Amino acid sequence: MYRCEVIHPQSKEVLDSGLAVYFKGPKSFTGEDIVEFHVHSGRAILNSVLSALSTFPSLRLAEPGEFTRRAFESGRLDLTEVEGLHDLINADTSSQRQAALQAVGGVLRQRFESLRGTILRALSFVEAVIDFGEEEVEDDVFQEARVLARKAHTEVQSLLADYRRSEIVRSGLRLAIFGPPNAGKSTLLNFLAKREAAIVTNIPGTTRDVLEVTLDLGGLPVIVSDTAGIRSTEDIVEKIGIERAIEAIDKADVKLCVLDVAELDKASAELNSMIRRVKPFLLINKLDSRPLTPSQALALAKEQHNAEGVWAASLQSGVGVDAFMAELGAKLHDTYAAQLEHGRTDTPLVINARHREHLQGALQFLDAFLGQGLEGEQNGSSDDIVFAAEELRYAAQAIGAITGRIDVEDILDTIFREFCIGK
Ligand SMILES: Nc1nc2c(ncn2[C@@H]2O[C@H](COP(=O)(O)OP(=O)(O)OP(=O)(O)O)[C@@H](O)[C@H]2O)c(=O)[nH]1
Ligand SMILES: [Mg+2]
Repeated sequence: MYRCEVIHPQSKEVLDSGLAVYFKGPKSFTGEDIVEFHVHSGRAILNSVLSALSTFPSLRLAEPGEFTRRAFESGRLDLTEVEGLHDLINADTSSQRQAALQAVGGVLRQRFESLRGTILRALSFVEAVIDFGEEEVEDDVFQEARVLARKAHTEVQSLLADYRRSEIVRSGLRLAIFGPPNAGKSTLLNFLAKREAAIVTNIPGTTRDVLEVTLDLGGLPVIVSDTAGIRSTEDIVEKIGIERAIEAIDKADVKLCVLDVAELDKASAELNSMIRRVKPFLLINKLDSRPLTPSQALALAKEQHNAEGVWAASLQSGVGVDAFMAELGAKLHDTYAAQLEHGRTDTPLVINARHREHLQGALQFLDAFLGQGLEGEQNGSSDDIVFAAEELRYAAQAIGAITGRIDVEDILDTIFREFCIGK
């Protein structure tokens, strides 16, 4: 890094005093030789330095994502690392940042490359038979190939199972707020969102549609849905709203039922059966409206519904709200951790929709290979062997497309276009 003055090449005017960094290829970000200028950020300085640079005929501004594309093309990054970098730049929460850092560090790349290696080894066994004839190779060569293909098959399945975990890291947990009309569900959503996201009135049945807001709750990305109050109704619009509410509740990772302390014993049959079915956390609201202490309200609620987490508060006066928020945060963290574990102890991988598509493709080809029944190979014709090899080749190609080692021209543009200029 050099301390230097930036001088206009023609007028020799001093434009700024700054720093220049020389990154020698191939160990630079793009793999090429790179010089980086660190100048002061005033608009006049930037304009004059850029216009000075543009007097060199070979220099131009970079396209969006061009640096990253060059890094990919020189083999410095593979596609999973490129995507990780994009996720890192756009990470909103600390969990997203951690997961993206993993991808940038090449964790996904290693997993996919070793998977592809397994398939290619299986393929090489099958090709040995094609090249040398059955007589020339050991008897158990096909058996070997099948063992490897089955191992790859298991690995693909476990990566696909990671997709839901990844979705949680990428987009967040789903929290559904539901309950009877007028209990304060939308008031709660607005409180969590710290803005008037939902309409609140004292008319029961105000919320009709599902309203989703993505929030950062205690460092976790959480998609909170406010739903229509559940009751029996003849109103067509409200009915549809209630159906949508039920869908949102079923989809949610965390379900929270808001009840009005004054109406604890008046819940509709529909709502009661919903509470029994989904076993939600309960928030007893409007504590200010009844002369009950929080512990009396809790006792009453537990008498009515046997729920695991119950809080009593007044969203209006603020009584009990801090405790509710702290404990809800802890429950969210628990659920998040449980979802991520998913019976596993390794760190979650960020599998995105593009990876999933190729993994599903690979799974089909591996299925086709394993379904060919070449075990007692003697019966199989040499055509069968050639077809079997093809299935493995396609499977390897599908995995290769994830890291971008082959056949990916058409998807490159989409990925790099999402980058901002200068990265
Ligand atoms: N007294 C009192 N009123 C509250 C409290 N929280 C909310 N409310 C009022 O209760 C009424 C209903 O609140 P909403 O948030 O619209 O209720 P909702 O559950 O979304 O109702 P629907 O959308 O109709 O299902 C509004 O007039 C709120 O101001 C509270 O803690 N105490
Ligand atoms: Mg509402």
